[in-house]
Amino acid sequence: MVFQTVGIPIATSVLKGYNGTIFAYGQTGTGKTYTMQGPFYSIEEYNINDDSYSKKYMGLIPRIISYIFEQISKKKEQYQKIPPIEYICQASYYEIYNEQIFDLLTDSTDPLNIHEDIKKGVFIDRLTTKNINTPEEAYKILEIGAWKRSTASTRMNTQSSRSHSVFTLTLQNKIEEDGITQIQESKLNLVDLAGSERQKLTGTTGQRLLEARNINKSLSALGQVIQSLVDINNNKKKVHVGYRNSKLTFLLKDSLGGNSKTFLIANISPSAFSLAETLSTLRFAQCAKQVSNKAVVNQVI
Ligand SMILES: Nc1ncnc2c1ncn2[C@@H]1O[C@H](COP(=O)(O)OP(=O)(O)OP(=O)(O)O)[C@@H](O)[C@H]1O
Repeated sequence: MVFQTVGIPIATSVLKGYNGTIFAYGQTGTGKTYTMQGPFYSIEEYNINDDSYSKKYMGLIPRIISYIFEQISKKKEQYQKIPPIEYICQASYYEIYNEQIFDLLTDSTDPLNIHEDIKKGVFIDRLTTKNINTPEEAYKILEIGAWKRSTASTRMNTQSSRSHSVFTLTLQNKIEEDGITQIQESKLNLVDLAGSERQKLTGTTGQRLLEARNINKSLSALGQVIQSLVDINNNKKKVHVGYRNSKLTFLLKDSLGGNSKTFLIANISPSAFSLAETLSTLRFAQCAKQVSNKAVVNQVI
């Protein structure tokens, strides 16, 4: 259902050359990782050869990957000429923990820096980018990243994700027709946010206090950016948008009011005990719904 309403439209847009973003937002334990990634972490457990079992439990990210590759092979069949249509697909996976960026695809634990450049926009220096030719290669990348993320969280002695993770798929397609080469490039950011509940600062010390402050800081920055964009929409007035107030909003600037088709999935708990958090998540989603982005096809040539 989520794949039909969110996954297919965004994958279709990305194939047409638009940038796309999906955010999973909500309280800890409401199924953000389950929605984005699925319940399984290992490629063996995905059991990709057994359709009936694996497809049922796949999260949005593997489903979108599989759909994009299916559509690419259909497109390739349509073009009979040689050289017909060429696709280059790349993936990267990182997390933002304590306002620092960590590559989920290397063994290194050094934080990475963000740079901004007129041509490339905002980017992460030295972030690993892997070429992917098959969905299985992409699942493997997802598995490596998820494993690194989960071992970091076990080391911190917590079941919940205290970080935001971003899986980015970059798709470049080159079509040669009548001597004219057209290149389109699009980027899809699939974002699993840290739990949105207000982190308690009282009685918390050391590393946990730092984490709590940083989760509060980045999610507040996200809320403020969204509120500023809504104010701009409603009042048609120039308001300063604080993209630089957190790494999350700075890196995903384009996904928020910029050149991207963006979905926000609000994950909520069915429990009455979580009523206050559920209301807060729904209010956040209602506010985010009022933001309008300006997505355009990214024609390189
Ligand atoms: N729709 C679902 N069906 C079955 N199990 C689910 C479903 N959604 C979530 N779960 C289970 O609930 C638990 C919490 O889910 P998950 O880790 O995805 O939450 P989360 O929102 O990402 O939490 P956190 O913010 O702490 O990382 C997991 O064990 C997951 O497998």
